[in-house]
Amino acid sequence: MIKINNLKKYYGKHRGIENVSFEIKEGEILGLIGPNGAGKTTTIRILTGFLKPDNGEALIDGKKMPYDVDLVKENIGYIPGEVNFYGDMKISEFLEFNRSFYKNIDREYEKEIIELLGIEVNKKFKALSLGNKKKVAILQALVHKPKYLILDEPTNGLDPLVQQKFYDLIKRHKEMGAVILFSSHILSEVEKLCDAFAMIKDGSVVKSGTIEGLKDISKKIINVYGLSFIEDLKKYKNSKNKNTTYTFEIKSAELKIFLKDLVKTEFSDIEIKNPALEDIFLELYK
Ligand SMILES: Nc1ncnc2c1ncn2[C@@H]1O[C@H](COP(=O)(O)OP(=O)(O)OP(=O)(O)O)[C@@H](O)[C@H]1O
Repeated sequence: MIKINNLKKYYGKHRGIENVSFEIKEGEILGLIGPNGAGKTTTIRILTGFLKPDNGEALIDGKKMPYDVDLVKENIGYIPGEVNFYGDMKISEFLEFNRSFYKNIDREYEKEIIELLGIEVNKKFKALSLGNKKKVAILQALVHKPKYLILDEPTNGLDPLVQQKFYDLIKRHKEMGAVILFSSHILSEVEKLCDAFAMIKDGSVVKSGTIEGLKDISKKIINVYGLSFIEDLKKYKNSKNKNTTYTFEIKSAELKIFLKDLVKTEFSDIEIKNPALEDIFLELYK
């Protein structure tokens, strides 16, 4: 289990985090959501043993971080927000180096991830693109099948196809019983993947709960073109842009029922957008 209680950290006079609390159980993925500068990375740096908090505690398997990091680090897989390995090392050399840190790395699993993500093992790290560097970080974090996965904006830089493969890998680790912290500023991916969420704003957790609760807060912006407007659509918040173009604002939890109502009538095209997290925060706290 991961347990964070009233965690606080200042960088000199600058606020890192003010008051962060949440917990994650076995087989659970928690999405830590917040806009830039909210305090996600600061929380994660304490949890991974790199920073000391000013107040509160961060526990992994009952061990106090960062002080007891040596007792749990073999069981942690970590994807940092900014990936930086030794630039002149070939990926194949890096993997050999990585194997020396962990007992019993499953070579079959290593091979499987390399093939699944299309990792170019004969290239030097510095020659890889941002997305390809991220793939190496994913491999390094997952290959020893750790009990605790701490992922700091892991999909940043990945193309949609690789993102999907990554989600599938994470789901497999969840099924193995892993405890997973997934930080993101993209609400839709948290909705897709996570069981629970904690929303962090200006250094404090302002909302948390199950993913169903998040779907009640989040919404989709839907443009419908060439629409013959009918009575059944009146109940949804909408505005008319041109003669037959309408924009609807639908709670994520109501998306299916809205689409059922929509197909009762005629339209020529549809576009579903996820509003930026900042816009949702603005609306929640205006
Ligand atoms: N080394 C540092 N020195 C001073 N202030 C810092 C330092 N690192 C982070 N901060 C500040 O702490 C606050 C939280 O930053 P943090 O990186 O934890 O946020 P984040 O939610 O991870 O943001 P992002 O999504 O942009 O990575 C910000 O106001 C940031 O400016």
